[in-house]
Amino acid sequence: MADTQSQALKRRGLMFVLSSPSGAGKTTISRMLLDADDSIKLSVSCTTRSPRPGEIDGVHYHFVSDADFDRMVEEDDFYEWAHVFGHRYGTPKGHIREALKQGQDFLFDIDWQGTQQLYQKDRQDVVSVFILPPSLPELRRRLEARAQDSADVIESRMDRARGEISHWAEYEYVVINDDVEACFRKVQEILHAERMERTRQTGLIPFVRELMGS
Ligand SMILES: Nc1ncnc2c1ncn2[C@@H]1O[C@H](COP(=O)(O)OP(=O)(O)OP(=O)(O)O)[C@@H](O)[C@H]1O
Ligand SMILES: Nc1nc2c(ncn2[C@@H]2O[C@H](COP(=O)(O)O)[C@@H](O)[C@H]2O)c(=O)[nH]1
Repeated sequence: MADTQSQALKRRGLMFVLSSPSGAGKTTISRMLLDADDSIKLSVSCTTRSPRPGEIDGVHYHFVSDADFDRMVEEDDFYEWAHVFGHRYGTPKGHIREALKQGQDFLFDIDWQGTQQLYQKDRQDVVSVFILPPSLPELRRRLEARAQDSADVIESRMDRARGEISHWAEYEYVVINDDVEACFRKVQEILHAERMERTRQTGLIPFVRELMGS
């Protein structure tokens, strides 16, 4: 049977934000979500840091120079941006606002500073999820097992982990990433439920009017 709700009713897109201390698993969960769901697109950030092995320019990040980042800031090209771990990261504006109106959902893998800026600009469109590691020793183990950062970088990310975690209560949802499959399913359930939130379903008023025969 046709699903009237998904086929006939328009809805506004949402800005689905995943944050966590570095190494807790938000990139892993983001990739699982993007693979499982064609209706959500990754907001590809700009960063001044160098690519890690396997990272592709334009897919995982837009890798830009400091001068390019400066120019984009001057030209007000960012939705939000922040200094993170000694580099700058920012969400290019692109066509996000227009696409949200058309019902496109976006996934943001950004830190707490970026989340605060999205709250200030478009609070009603943001759904925020904070991912916690099961423990700090496990967080370190994951950063080391990822084997993509130098020992110094891992140390500095561990030093900042408590500071990052201290922002957990600024998020609407909090999920502990112990088992990756279980964590992914929880995050997916949050996304599915938030898509049905009443105020996002812009087609409901005409639908209910017609349903009631007025
Ligand atoms: N539940 C889990 N159990 C064990 N390992 C995991 C789990 N979730 C993710 N990992 C692994 O931990 C490492 C860090 O994960 P990931 O790169 O997704 O973290 P991140 O939060 O995106 O970090 P960053 O902010 O630095 O990008 C990866 O090697 C990933 O495969
Ligand atoms: N405020 C923003 N934070 C961002 C953005 N893109 C990524 N990030 C965050 O930076 C750290 C480090 O990322 P890494 O890829 O170097 O490990 C992590 O917390 C990301 O979520 C952004 O556009 N804005």
